[in-house]
Amino acid sequence: MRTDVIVVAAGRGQRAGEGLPKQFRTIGGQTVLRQTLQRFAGHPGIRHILPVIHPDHAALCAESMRDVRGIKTPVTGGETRQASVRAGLEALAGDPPDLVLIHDAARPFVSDRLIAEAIAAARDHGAAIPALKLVDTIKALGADDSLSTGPDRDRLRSVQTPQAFRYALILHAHRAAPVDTLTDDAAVAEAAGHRVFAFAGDPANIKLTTQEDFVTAERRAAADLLDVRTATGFDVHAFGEGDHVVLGGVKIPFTQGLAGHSDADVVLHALTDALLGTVASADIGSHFPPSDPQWKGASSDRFLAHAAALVRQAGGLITHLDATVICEAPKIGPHRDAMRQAIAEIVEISPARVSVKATTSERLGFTGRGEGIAALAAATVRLPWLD
Ligand SMILES: Nc1ccn([C@@H]2O[C@H](COP(=O)(O)OP(=O)(O)OP(=O)(O)O)[C@@H](O)[C@H]2O)c(=O)n1
Ligand SMILES: C[C@](O)(CO)[C@H](O)COP(=O)(O)O
Repeated sequence: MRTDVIVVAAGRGQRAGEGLPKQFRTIGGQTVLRQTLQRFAGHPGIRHILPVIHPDHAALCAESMRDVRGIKTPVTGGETRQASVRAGLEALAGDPPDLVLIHDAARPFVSDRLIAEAIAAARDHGAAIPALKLVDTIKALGADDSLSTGPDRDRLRSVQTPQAFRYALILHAHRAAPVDTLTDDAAVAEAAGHRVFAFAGDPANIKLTTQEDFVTAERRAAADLLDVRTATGFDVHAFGEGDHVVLGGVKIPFTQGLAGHSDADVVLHALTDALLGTVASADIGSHFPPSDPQWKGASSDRFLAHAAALVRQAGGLITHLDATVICEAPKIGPHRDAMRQAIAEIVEISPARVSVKATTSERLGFTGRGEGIAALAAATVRLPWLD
């Protein structure tokens, strides 16, 4: 069944305190919204992901959506969560899904298990939400601030998102809602006369609401991105005709050029292979075959940017890139910082995370004889542990 997810991200996050709305704050080096979107993008049961945002945050949202699979153009939300969900539902009407999940951007720890159960429960029941048993004794607060014994906790549940529905059911329920201040979509479905069923929630699927939640989330995000991978790359190009070489994205005047199908930037090629290695995605030749005329003379920025995008699509963070250039000439030192800057811009990380080194081979071998330039590279990334 076609299943789309609406991620509501149009709130102001006032309870979380100063600064950016909470969905655009970072935890573990990535925005909360991006982490939430990635959770759904990585799930095979999801067709499209529709973010609902405040128009002031279009640029922030674009940044968080970059390279996320299956994303639709965001729509503008409303004054309340309910109004934002309604805007999302209406936006899906042109190409309606069979099922829709509705999820808070502020819940970045939603698991594959929860997404799968939400889809199955919506298919089976039409309206279903994740619910947790309460672990504490519940008391009711009186007008004079005294406490009295509250309702039987065995009959109570705290509920989460993703809340899951047949699309037509929840769209009509939202259209018929008597008020627009209901705090979840189960309440909207209930108001329209539907029975809403529960499936097991997940205590780890917290909604980031207060500053304390961010402290917990930071610890959790660090633990989630624990698949640290390093991979290497190597490339060689022979000298040929020309008056410059391109190394690390920088044009360096020289007495010869480098021969190759593209611009023969050995440094970017070695870095591309290193990044592809971290996500086990073959090598530069498989992605950009030298036999393909479209890559003739191509700037190698494109190859490296593509590899970086594949890492991001896998939910990864590029934490370090290291390249060593092996040649007798030209001198690399004077261009080192420009190369670091160029590489950082292509991969979209800080130059502080990019290292460029150079060595000669003591006049030994093909580099020593001045026949060409070689480059070695290593890339380190942090990925979610998915096995
Ligand atoms: N008008 C609104 C209000 C809330 N939300 C979204 O609904 C989710 C759950 O709401 P909540 O945690 O209450 O977020 P905020 O309204 O942003 O927080 P606060 O009440 O602290 O301002 C969040 O992902 C939030 O961005 C929304 O899309 N549109
Ligand atoms: C939808 C929800 O996340 C379920 O727990 C919640 O109701 C929305 O957050 P709010 O803080 O109650 O607005």
